Amino acid sequence: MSAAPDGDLRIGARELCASAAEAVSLIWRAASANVAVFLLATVAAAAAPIATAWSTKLVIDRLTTPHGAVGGLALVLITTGLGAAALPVLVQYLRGQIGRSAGLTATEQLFTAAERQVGLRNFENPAFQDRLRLAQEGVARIAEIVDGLGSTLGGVLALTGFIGSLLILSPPMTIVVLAAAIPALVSEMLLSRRRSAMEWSIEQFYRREFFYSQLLTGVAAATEIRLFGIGAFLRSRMMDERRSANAANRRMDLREVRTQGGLTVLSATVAGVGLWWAITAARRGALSIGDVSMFLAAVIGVQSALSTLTAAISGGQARLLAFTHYVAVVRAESDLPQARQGVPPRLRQGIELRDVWFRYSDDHPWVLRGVSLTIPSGRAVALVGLNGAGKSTLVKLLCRMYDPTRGRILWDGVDLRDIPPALLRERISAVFQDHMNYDMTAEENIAIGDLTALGDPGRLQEAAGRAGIHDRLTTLPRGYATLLSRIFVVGTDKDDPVTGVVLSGGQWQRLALARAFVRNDRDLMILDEPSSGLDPEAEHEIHTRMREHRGGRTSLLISHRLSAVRDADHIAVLDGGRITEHGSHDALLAADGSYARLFRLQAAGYQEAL
Ligand SMILES: Nc1ncnc2c1ncn2[C@@H]1O[C@H](COP(=O)(O)OP(=O)(O)OP(=O)(O)O)[C@@H](O)[C@H]1O
Repeated sequence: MSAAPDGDLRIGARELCASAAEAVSLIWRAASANVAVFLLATVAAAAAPIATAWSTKLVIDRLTTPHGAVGGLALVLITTGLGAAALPVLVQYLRGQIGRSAGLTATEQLFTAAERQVGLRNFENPAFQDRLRLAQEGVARIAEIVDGLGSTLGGVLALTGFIGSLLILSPPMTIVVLAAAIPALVSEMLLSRRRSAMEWSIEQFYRREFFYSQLLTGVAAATEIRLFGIGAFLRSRMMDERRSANAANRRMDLREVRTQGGLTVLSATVAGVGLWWAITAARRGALSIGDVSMFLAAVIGVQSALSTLTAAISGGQARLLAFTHYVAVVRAESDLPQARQGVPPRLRQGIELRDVWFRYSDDHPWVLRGVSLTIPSGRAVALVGLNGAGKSTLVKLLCRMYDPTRGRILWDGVDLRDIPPALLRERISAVFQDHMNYDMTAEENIAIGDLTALGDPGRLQEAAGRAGIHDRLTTLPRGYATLLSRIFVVGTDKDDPVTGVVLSGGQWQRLALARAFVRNDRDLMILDEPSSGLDPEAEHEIHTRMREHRGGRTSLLISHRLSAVRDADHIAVLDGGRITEHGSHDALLAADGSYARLFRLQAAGYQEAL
């Protein structure tokens, strides 16, 4: 089963069966005791109306017979009536309990499976994103699968009981009632398959709508949206997405209304004919009054059981179709091939890129075109180049977010493909150009770099001190425990109304640096534009500290500010996906190539400003 759909929206019978098996096993594992009681209660709830119908018939027959004793039967009638009323309430309660337990287990499995996608390729695939969202919906609807299973079981039992009763009274009528039900079942199942395919095809509309709604209601884009006055523009785009989804839903609803309307007329006709037959038979004396009551209960019972069963099977199929997305994600292979070896304990020789070619997919152009570069152990290498040259892409390859399309990256001679990504990443610390600002406390924001530091204020403070953010953090209302967010309330204590704090862009960048510094003893330190948001004084200070921190460590530094990289041991210039120049700062200036030109350009800018 492929995790990333290839545009074919049909789901085969095998996938559906696998989905059903997975659902049943998941529900059983999550709540086996409750499921057992649920099944018993469902059987009893299905039997109660049949017992009630038979007791009613017998009571009526005795009442119409002189001296017929009805005391015991009346008691049975009351008991079955009570059961018929009370059992569905118990079934409903158990269904809720089972649904919640199964939902919890399924959610955990789904997010564990999402984490198994150790690279970025699937996450950047729109079809996989559609799958993920539908899988979450499938998980949210797992209680309905429990419901569907209960309804199917109850429907089968009720149907068997009532058909048995009907057969005793009129075999031809039984055949007519059943024949009317078959087209209903088939057309409902076809409709549910069609709806499922439609839901998958419109998922893209919902995801885009969600994207616009997040922009319009989130804080991240609020300033730009207001300044540029694009609220109405975004809202209209969001509404267009919803309209497209609504139009597809409307077409599907109309199709369902037409089919279901026809089926309702058919079942009403069958019930009418049955009633006419029973009344005329009673007139002729062929049926007793109790028989007529039983016949009516049986026809209504069969029809209601059939419609419950039809709805349960077609609805169950629809839910299982939704659940196939969950199964596909849970069973999806990792987007990176399994590694065969472990990572060497410490980097001794260095990291070597050997003729590395990379493109994001076959439809994308080459980003790296035969890059060969060595980052020797204990040395600082800098990578410079214009926007879009491929620097951040190279960083992602070093962290094995993707594998090279061609060529190899060697860690002390071992191909990165042979190293499990989690072990490799254990050996790397990094500040990314697009680092995250987490709506968590200051200490959590730093400790994310190494969770073992979470209960160790000394380590957190040392990292913050190196990144030049310690003093600011101590002035926050709750120090390091202050929430760095305005979107959540801090605590529930009304007497202590401490709100979260928002940091400036440069302060967030220092926090990202602290996150990298707390990951202290790693083999490779990657700094991708670590100081772009800092003021000149702070940048100078940070670079001095980073130089100290880098001392003797293997590091890769990327920066557009060439003054920041000049003291690197080795500088490589990336241009159009190729290394076009490399050497020390002095050697590159002497070579008078593009590095020298860019360096002079930046230096001239500062000179002019003086
Ligand atoms: N996830 C992606 N999917 C497809 N193309 C991508 C992706 N990320 C980057 N690219 C493309 O790869 C090329 C290199 O991007 P990259 O981010 O590596 O450049 P960079 O040198 O870091 O640029 P900058 O200096 O602007 O940060 C760009 O043309 C970009 O459009």
